[in-house]
Amino acid sequence: MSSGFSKTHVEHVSRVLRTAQHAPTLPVPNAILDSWRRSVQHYKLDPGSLQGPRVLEAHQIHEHRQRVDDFLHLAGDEMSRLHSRVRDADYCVMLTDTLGCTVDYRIESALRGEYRRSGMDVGTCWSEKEEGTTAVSAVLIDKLPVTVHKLDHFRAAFIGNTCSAAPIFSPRGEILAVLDVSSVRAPDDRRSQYLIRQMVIQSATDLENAYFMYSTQDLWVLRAHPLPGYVDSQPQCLFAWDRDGRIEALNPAARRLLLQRCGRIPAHIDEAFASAQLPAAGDDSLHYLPSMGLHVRLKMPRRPISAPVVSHPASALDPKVAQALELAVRVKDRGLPVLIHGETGAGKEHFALQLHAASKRREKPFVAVNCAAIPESLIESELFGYAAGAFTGASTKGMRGLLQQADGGTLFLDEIGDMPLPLQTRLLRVLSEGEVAPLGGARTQSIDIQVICASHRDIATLVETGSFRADLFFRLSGARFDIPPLRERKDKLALINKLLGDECQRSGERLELSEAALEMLLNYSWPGNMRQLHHVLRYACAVCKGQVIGVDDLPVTLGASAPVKGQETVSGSPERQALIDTLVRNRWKPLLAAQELGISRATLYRKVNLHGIKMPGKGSYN
Ligand SMILES: Nc1ncnc2c1ncn2[C@@H]1O[C@H](COP(=O)(O)OP(=O)(O)OP(=O)(O)O)[C@@H](O)[C@H]1O
Repeated sequence: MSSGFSKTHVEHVSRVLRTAQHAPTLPVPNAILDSWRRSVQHYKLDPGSLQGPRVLEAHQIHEHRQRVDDFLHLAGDEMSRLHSRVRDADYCVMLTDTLGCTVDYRIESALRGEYRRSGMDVGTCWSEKEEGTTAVSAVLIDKLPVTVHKLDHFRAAFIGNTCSAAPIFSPRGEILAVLDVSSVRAPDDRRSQYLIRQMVIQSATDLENAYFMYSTQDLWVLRAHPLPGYVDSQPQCLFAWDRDGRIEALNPAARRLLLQRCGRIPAHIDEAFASAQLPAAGDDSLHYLPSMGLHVRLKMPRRPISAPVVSHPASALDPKVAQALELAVRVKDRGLPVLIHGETGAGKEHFALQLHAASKRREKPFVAVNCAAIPESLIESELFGYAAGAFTGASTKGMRGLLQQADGGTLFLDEIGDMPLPLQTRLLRVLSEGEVAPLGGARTQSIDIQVICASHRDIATLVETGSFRADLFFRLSGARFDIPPLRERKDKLALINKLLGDECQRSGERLELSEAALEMLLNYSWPGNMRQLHHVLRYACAVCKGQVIGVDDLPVTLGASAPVKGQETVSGSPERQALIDTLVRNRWKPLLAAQELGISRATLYRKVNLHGIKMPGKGSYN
């Protein structure tokens, strides 16, 4: 942004503030005008300033992330889903805490540099006190969704940005986080943001509800919606109470409804539903409450089930996997590193966990690090930790890195192929010398770790192309094990039963599969592997109204594309055929197809390339 723009913006802000009282129409919404006034009068900020936002140092980002750890864990998937919908229009997704600090974000890597210069990065801080009017600061103050479009920003540094943001409330009604979608390339017309804003609001609500269900597992929960079809998948109101009937949690819509009906938030659930007949304990069928115009379903508190619905005998394991596991334990117990290879979602981390649990180090820590999921700027401090007082403002205690946390036990490095080259050098040193030096620390500490690495990519190929160090590759690959894709596993039935049992235990329900539904699951080709199976079963449990999951409770597309058992497809590869089927069904839209398969868009591209699938109008897909 040049100083010419800055001067024009100062004049614009001054003119609007000066004439606002008498102007028939305002060029900015009222809430923005109020924020501009506070920026000038309370915080004495300069609208002409071209300085970017304050950015936290790595250890501070880590501390901010730790405070919302539970929530971050849950938010990751939804952020990726939202990003997959807006990335083609050059938007990034940011999540901030209640201080306005960006604790997580998603961005196309090609845009990273340009967006970072405009302040969109992990660690950036967006309080009104420091940055004036921004979407995040406006949400934190007004507690409402907002779009802050270009010239709405108070400081000239941000007038190229367009940001839509929405609050996420905790089950107790306080703001928990802010979800934001931003771009520096948005069209000038404000109306271009209507849809984006709706998408942010929907994602924020979905996250709010997911966190609600996660944190109320030990309570009674009533899900409600005016339309019966939405009660389970997108409830409008959520009410939760303890065994004495004390209301413990409400989502914003439930809070508004009770305030409207009772004039206050009642302490007891009977008071809240005075004239309405709540379902009886244990009755989880759908009910209609005419006095409230709501369809509802009651969910019981989670309770331990004495035995899983179907047990999973060890003998049911696929012989190839069982053999690999047995061998891997022997290799690991000899102190050799293990490298696991397998398609996305095939169960590499699961295998690593089983390996650790069967090894001599089973009593020691198992620390898993996904090198692809941690932002590049954080990965170094996450792995190596930092020394006390290492940076200005660093915590006086310092922070133990994941390498130190794994001392004596096993360190699982997932997606090792994504580790940046400089960090590969540091890791190699740690593994060769058995010592780790925290960032900013003068002294090294000796550590004793066994490493298990995993990748869906062939690391040997990465070595050939120069993106992975050959010496690190040799040090990490004591022995390589391949996890077969789900479609090739012989223990599909046992796995389906095991995952269904786990899902039932989690929700306190008892469900079983009809013969036809089971047949369909067994015959499907599972391009998204175990993770996709997981998603499909979770979906089926959510939509199933009785106790038996039928074909109609499975995602529609599963039946449409399931190849017949044992039948080789035209191309010879069931995965290739399943990919084509899914793409055709989704009109060759990669985003939609990836969502249906429960895999990322990048993974879909990789698979499409791998199988040499040609996209209509695009020739070979790159
Ligand atoms: N043998 C198994 N039994 C039960 N659940 C499993 C098994 N294998 C994998 N899963 C489940 O499937 C999902 C995906 O597994 P996991 O994360 O281990 O796959 P991955 O290959 O490491 O995935 P990615 O390629 O994304 O890193 C997880 O929810 C995991 O718990």
